[in-house]
Amino acid sequence: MSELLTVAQMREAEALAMREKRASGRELMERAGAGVVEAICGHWPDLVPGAPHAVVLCGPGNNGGDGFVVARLLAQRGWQVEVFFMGDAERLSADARAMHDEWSALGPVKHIDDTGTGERPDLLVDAVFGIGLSRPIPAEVPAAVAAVRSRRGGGALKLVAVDCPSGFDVDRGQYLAGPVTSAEDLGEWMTPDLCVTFHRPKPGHMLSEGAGAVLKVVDIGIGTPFSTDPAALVATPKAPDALRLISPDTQGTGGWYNHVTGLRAARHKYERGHVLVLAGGVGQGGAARMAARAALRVGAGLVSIGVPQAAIAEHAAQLNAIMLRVVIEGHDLRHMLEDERLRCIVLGPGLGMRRAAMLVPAALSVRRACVLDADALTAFADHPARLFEMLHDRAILTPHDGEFRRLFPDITQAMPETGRIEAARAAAARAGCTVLLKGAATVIARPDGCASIHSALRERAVPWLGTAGAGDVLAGLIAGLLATSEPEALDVLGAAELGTWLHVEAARTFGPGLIAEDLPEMLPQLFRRMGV
Ligand SMILES: NC(=O)C1=CN([C@@H]2O[C@H](COP(=O)(O)OP(=O)(O)OC[C@H]3O[C@@H](n4cnc5c(N)ncnc54)[C@H](OP(=O)(O)O)[C@@H]3O)[C@@H](O)[C@H]2O)[C@H](O)CC1
Ligand SMILES: [K+]
Repeated sequence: MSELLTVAQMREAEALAMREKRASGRELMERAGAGVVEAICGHWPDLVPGAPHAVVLCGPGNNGGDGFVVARLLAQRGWQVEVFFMGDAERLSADARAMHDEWSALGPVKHIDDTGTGERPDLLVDAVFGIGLSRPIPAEVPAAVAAVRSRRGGGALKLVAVDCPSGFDVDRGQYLAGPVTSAEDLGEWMTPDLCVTFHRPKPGHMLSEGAGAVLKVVDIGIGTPFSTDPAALVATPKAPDALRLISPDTQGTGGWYNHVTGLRAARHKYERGHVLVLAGGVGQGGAARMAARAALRVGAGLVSIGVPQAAIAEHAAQLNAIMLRVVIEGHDLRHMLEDERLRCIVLGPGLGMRRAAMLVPAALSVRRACVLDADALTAFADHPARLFEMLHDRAILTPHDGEFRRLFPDITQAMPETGRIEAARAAAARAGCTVLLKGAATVIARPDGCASIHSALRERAVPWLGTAGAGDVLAGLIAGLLATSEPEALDVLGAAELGTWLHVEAARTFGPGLIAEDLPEMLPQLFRRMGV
């Protein structure tokens, strides 16, 4: 399965596994600790032969329990290990106490305030707080990490977080700033080199690199192991309130593409769908042309650009397979949409406010797949409710943060509290259509709460995708994928997930130096690699 679990869902999964006697709490803790040690030794193989020195910070809960397991297993592998404990052994859970006692048979449990003295450490394991964090962390924790770091002298101290960095809210993907004045300060001392979590990633792991530069998910035997296989994504039901991760391995994604588009069965271009991209006035046509080219490349059978009469020459000089239609007023568009072979409409890229205000109502007057981006969103910033009352469930909004803020000011204001995922869900519920909130961690949400995250972080980071026109191309990719579906088989979320992934994968394939026009041109080689 490729779904993410919130803290509450993780606790349910653990409790169910224990209720069904698939594992005891102690076995889960032992497996968790063993998984952390495997990940450490796998991540730093050259550390192991030299009897490295590890400092393990254990907290008052079961995260601390995991830490005691890690300490024992590292010591049994010949590491020098020091354990510092913040808590009261008498108040530990039975499982954590048992692990505390097993470690105690090998070495002392020191107080976390004493971390300033000792040998030069190679690695620090943060097992102070995990998913049980309920409030900002006490000052002793950052102080302890700083003290251990100061013992290091030169060279970087390797930081490992058990389940998540202490102080990090794994549902929202942000630090709970506490004694340290800002998340930046927290992030500075605790952006781990390696974070090892269990059973499933949590949303925060995929929303922010603050959770760790490298993320490992360890199976501890409480259910179907986490998988980034594309077939797992296809198999994961789009249930209300489900949270899906769209960061599959490229290998085997051809099946995913064919599942979303059904193009293997398409016989002629009309079966592959016709996309209409509405363009702005003279000299404003580039964005629409990029969206149109992306739609055609990704799989649509036909693509037309709807332009004002005066802009015909500008477009005609630059287009071949993409057709041109004159669309002046809303009634021109309504007339065109009587042709049901026009399966998807794109409004926004370079459209201009005036044309957007005029054409969006016409486009939404029929329940046709529709991608609204850029000007089609900003044109309604002063009266979002007017847009929401026209929207339907075959539309998708693709705002970046600024456009999102203009359409959903109150939801944006609440975002530090609710987190990005709940914000996107609230927006989708209000708009009555799918909302794709763009970012390095793009969140896509449906009105029923089903949501997906595409995490272009860590090894999937593509900073060079921040280039003019990239958003226009994304709108075209999603539109092209939507057009390949028969209206009654439309899966807006599924098309948006694949479009988002292709957008980043094309950028990863091209690499630095990318400009938006390059993106559609990367698709053929990407499709070959995917096995489309
Ligand atoms: N069988 C299992 O459940 C497994 C759990 N795993 C590991 O366990 C943690 C979750 O353990 P939990 O005990 O629920 O929570 P934590 O260890 O993260 O810490 C919570 C304890 O710390 C106290 N707390 C919380 N916030 C603060 C704070 N800011 N300052 C001080 N103390 C704090 C809290 O006390 P309360 O006062 O809030 O009640 C708890 O005592 C999970 O992350 C895994 O690492 C295993 O890995 C798998 C099996
Ligand atoms: K931790």
